[in-house]
Amino acid sequence: MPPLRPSFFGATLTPFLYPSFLDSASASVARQLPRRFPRALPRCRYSSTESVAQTESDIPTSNLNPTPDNYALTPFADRCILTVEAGAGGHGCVSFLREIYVEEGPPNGGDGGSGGSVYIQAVRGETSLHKLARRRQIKAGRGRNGQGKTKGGERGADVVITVPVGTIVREIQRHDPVEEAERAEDEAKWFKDEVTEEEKGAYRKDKWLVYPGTVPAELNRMNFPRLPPPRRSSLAALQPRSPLWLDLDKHMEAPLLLAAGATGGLGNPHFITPEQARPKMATKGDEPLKLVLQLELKILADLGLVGLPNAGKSTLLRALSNSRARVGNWAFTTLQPNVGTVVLDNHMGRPSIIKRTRDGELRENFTIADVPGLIKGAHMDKGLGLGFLRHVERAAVLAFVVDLSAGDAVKAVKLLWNEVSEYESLREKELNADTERRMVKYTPANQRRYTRNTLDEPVTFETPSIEELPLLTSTTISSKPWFVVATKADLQGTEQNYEALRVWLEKVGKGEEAHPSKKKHAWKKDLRSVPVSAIQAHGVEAIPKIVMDLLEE
Ligand SMILES: Nc1nc2c(ncn2[C@@H]2O[C@H](COP(=O)(O)OP(=O)(O)OP(=O)(O)O)[C@@H](O)[C@H]2O)c(=O)[nH]1
Ligand SMILES: [Mg+2]
Repeated sequence: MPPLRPSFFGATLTPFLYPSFLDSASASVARQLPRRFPRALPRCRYSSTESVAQTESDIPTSNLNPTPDNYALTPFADRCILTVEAGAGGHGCVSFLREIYVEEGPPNGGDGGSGGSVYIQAVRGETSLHKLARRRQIKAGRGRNGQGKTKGGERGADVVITVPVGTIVREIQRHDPVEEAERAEDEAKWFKDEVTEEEKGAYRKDKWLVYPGTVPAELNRMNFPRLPPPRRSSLAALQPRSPLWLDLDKHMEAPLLLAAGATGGLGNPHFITPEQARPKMATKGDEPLKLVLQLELKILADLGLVGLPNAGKSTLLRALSNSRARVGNWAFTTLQPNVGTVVLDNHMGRPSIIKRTRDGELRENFTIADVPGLIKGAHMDKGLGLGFLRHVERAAVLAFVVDLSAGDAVKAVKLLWNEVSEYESLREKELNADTERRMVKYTPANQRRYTRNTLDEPVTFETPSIEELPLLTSTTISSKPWFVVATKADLQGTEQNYEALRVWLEKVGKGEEAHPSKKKHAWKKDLRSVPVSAIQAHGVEAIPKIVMDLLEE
């Protein structure tokens, strides 16, 4: 094959000075050349020919062959611990009617407003928990205090936490002041040999508000009524039962209540008695419910790209979506997952693929997770090891991305499967050990133990420290549908490699060759491979269709 360079490009510097000349010339030559992969690359305009792109440096810089600094880092988190606190109640008000000719007006203090509630909603379009991981604490608004002229306080502002579809919410710790107050009352009844402070009607700084200007000496003389029993807001009935365990696997039209706001305090009119017509006390607002939750993404994306470092996963993601994942010609360019969205229906004409989800909704898009490269021994936590294998576990369909120019593709797929299945076995063992441990000693997170050995001792609650919960289980990796994307098919001498891969996959499908995972019930129904040149976006259009078919499995 003569070198692709028209005679007028004789001078050494010409291609650098006039790169567009070279490009247009090479394109016109390429058009006349025969195709290499006529069946495999159906819509490739240029396929693998000696004249086209022998090295990456020959391919002009573009969105798919970006310079190493052309990328956008998208923050990502798939687990986080979040402290959620409902709003505290506003205080009741101590006030009296003041009017001309009414010397000692009746009490007219308003009640405090109830606190805001915290809701949760799983929505489409969110892919990561990083915003929540960064916030760490979410608090609803406090109710406003009551005012004179029987004006009740305003309600606190509600908060809605939006999470991606596929989030699991688990409770680590709960502090429910109402429940604790109720328990303390029960406890007091149990040890019923003395009249409690409340029954005596003593002043408690944390519970009572008194008329401004009341001096401490007066407090002893004041007749405090019995404290009203602990109250829950009517919304609390809608709260999920404790211990919280929510699987938000569908898009939610309406938010779900997590923590209802605390009730507000009572104004002084509530404490009128025949003996005391002008009570000078009101109650303070209640303390709010506080939850420590662990949020975890069960499903990271519909498709997970699994491959050795430098295989071209990020380039493939860029070719399929609008992602600007970092691409570089060195290993471990990607250090955390990038999730991109492939739009199937942009609402401009007919969608490219018409598929419905299980609930009958039309699929408008699907997500792809490009995860860091796997190396031999990743299941022993080598390279970016286990932390990353976890992401593989959370994709519904797997695409094994192999570089056709980097040696035997079959060997590469086997190596990747070996790491993935070793990880799977490891996880199974871990889970069994975890289950056994739970069988021996199981205490739900919300059941704090009461301790009171003698009557003089105050009641204490043992609150466990905040620890991460064990990782979530998912369907075994080997039972997930998978296919192979053979990339860099534009490079020279890659077609035999691809052919060998295709033949091997066929044999695996027929059962003539062992499944690379070496697991019994591994998925091998419809094993497919796609040769692509991600850098030129050739052949990639076949991928969405395959993914859509496999997602139905
Ligand atoms: N010729 C050719 N080069 C490609 C193709 N796809 C990717 N490359 C090049 O391969 C190199 C690695 O690409 P990346 O997309 O960063 O590879 P990766 O698998 O994400 O690598 P890590 O993130 O390090 O695991 C880059 O220099 C790309 O330009 C392709 O289809 N053809
Ligand atoms: Mg990458």
